[in-house]
Amino acid sequence: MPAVIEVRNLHKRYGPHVAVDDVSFAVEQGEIFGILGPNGAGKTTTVECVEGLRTPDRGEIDVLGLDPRRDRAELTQRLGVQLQDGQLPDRLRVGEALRLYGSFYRRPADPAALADALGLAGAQRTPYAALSGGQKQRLSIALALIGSPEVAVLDELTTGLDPQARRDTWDLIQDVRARGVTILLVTHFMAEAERLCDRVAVIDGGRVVALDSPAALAERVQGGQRIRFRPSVPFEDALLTDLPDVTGLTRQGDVVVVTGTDNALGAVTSVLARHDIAADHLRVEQAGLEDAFVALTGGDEKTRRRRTP
Ligand SMILES: Nc1ncnc2c1ncn2[C@@H]1O[C@H](COP(=O)(O)OP(=O)(O)OP(=O)(O)O)[C@@H](O)[C@H]1O
Repeated sequence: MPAVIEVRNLHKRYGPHVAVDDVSFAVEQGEIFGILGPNGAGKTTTVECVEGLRTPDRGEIDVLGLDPRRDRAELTQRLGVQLQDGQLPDRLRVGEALRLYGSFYRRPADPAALADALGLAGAQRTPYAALSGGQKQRLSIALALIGSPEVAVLDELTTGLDPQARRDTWDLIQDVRARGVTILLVTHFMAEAERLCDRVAVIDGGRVVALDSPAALAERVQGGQRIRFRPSVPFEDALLTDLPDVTGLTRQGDVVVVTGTDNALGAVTSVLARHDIAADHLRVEQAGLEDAFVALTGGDEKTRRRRTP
């Protein structure tokens, strides 16, 4: 499949500060491609170079066969970008905003149909300032799509939304992709990347530290399962660590935590049963992208905030 976005060896510094330090990735047609990383990782700088808003110091970027800086006018017609909060006048009504932005494009989408698809049909006459957080977010997505783009760049899509609005937005993005739009999604929510993205580039300190499907990233870092239980009688670690499906065992007080493949649970419970050991308070957790993210970047956002006062 042809690459719709190709970034090769991108470098960008602000004065002495290196924001992007050799980033490369390619996004295929029809993909939802995630850029995931902690605060300050270089995500926004990277996508702003893709959009042609910033000039790279080094490296090449190709979007739909165009050079984002040289062919910016043409790219603007074919690449949808989400507006950030505060970029619209308070008194502009939803319907007016859609028609105004539509007028900038050669092939605008039908504003009424788009408003309908985004659950804004009833808010067409509502001024921007009177919209709820979720409605503002949906309008910013609508404006990214009003030019019928082939590629949409969505940055911090669901920040500030409540869980229901977040899930609705995720469904919406899947519908957008189903209509053939390739999506580059910047996020620092692991759950969002896991739910939406076909592939994810994990960026940390201006570098791509991993690039894979969410499931493959999770699997690479951890076994598939984490099993916790309180054994009814003491036992040697080797009883379980000798099992091929077990990759690790730690003890937290009298609780045993075993990590392993997706088959670990069956193997562990049958060995325990054979040795007449009951596993009390047994809990099984699936290793997810969160584990992968923490392991790859050396900490999630909260840990980092604690580390850097
Ligand atoms: N215009 C600028 N001038 C100077 N430094 C900047 C500028 N823009 C970003 N930076 C710095 O470059 C680094 C990367 O920033 P960037 O916004 O690309 O990261 P990010 O991953 O998008 O972070 P966040 O999740 O917080 O938005 C950060 O250390 C940031 O402080």
